Amino acid sequence: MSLPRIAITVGEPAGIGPDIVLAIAQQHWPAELVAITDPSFMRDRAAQLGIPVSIAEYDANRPIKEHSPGTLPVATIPLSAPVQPGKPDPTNAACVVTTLQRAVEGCQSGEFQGMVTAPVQKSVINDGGIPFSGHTEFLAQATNTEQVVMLLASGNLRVALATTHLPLQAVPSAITPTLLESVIQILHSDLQGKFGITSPRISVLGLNPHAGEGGHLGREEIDVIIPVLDALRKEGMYLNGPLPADTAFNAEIRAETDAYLAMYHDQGLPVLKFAGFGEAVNVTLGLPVVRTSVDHGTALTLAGTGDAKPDSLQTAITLTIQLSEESD
Ligand SMILES: NC(=O)c1ccc[n+]([C@@H]2O[C@H](COP(=O)([O-])OP(=O)(O)OC[C@H]3O[C@@H](n4cnc5c(N)ncnc54)[C@H](O)[C@@H]3O)[C@@H](O)[C@H]2O)c1
Ligand SMILES: N[C@H](C(=O)O)[C@H](O)COP(=O)(O)O
Repeated sequence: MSLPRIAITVGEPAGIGPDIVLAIAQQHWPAELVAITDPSFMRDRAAQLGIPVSIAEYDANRPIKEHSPGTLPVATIPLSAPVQPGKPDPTNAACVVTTLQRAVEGCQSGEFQGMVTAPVQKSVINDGGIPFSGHTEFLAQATNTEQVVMLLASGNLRVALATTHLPLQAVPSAITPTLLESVIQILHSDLQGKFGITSPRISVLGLNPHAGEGGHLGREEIDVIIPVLDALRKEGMYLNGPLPADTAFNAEIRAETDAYLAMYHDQGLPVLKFAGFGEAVNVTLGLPVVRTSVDHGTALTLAGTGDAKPDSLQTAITLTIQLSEESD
């Protein structure tokens, strides 16, 4: 197994992303970590936090070497405006997006074996004039991938989403047989390939209260979800559901579930984040590159204070290293 080189984007510069990247740079890692950011900005933040770190330009031509605690190699993407912690500036939005582009291109070219993203402030990127609904959607587009799946994991609780960053009103019509079939295929295949689960047991939530109550509280279960599950069961998949979402996370069903598929963002993620906020990981399935992220946002009020916890970033880097070895 060769040592991986992992790109880390620091996300919104006025948020906690830079702080947690500086924190993990103090640790030992069985990988080379390369931050994609502005080095002088990172030096300023490190000074503010009192973190002693040597920040130097990364050299892509040097052989990959294990991370040395107290150092941070940086692939430079200069910021356009000075940064005040807690006060995002849309002037820097294009730079933030360029860091993502740099990371994904490096993954596609083989320069990096995976990428980990610290949180961005989606609204600020849009305020900067760049339509952006999330890393997941951005990376699907950047890699020309028709369908990807967002999965968050906290230990053995895994929650995937059929739809991601959509207004609630747009969810029912987005859940088509084609989308659902494709999402379940990707989830099933990546649970096998990436998580080593030979016969994944997937519990699929209904969309409506009580999974539609036999059609009296909505018909999406009858018209879309049940036919798709029936068809995929014929291919040999173990699919439980559609289950009423309110009771699907009880201990009995959890014990029989390797991953849940929620129909929309705030159906599945509150449960996952209640169970493991701050130490869970977000992984994009179906991408041609390895990409993970933290389970939290920019936490603007904590930026520059030293109170941001790096645990979720640690989980994300650990999973990226593991997945990069599997795709070796
Ligand atoms: N991966 C990502 O890019 C990502 C993920 C989630 C949210 N976001 C974005 O972040 C922004 C803010 O979102 P939000 O306020 O809903 O959620 P948030 O996660 O930033 O904050 C929620 C609460 O958790 C605390 N918190 C978050 N991370 C923490 C950490 N590492 N250590 C200690 N406390 C922490 C915050 O202080 C706050 O009280 C939004 O623009 C959202 O879209 C980005
Ligand atoms: N849906 C994620 C969460 O709530 O944690 C978050 O918004 C990040 O999504 P992307 O990885 O697509 O940016």
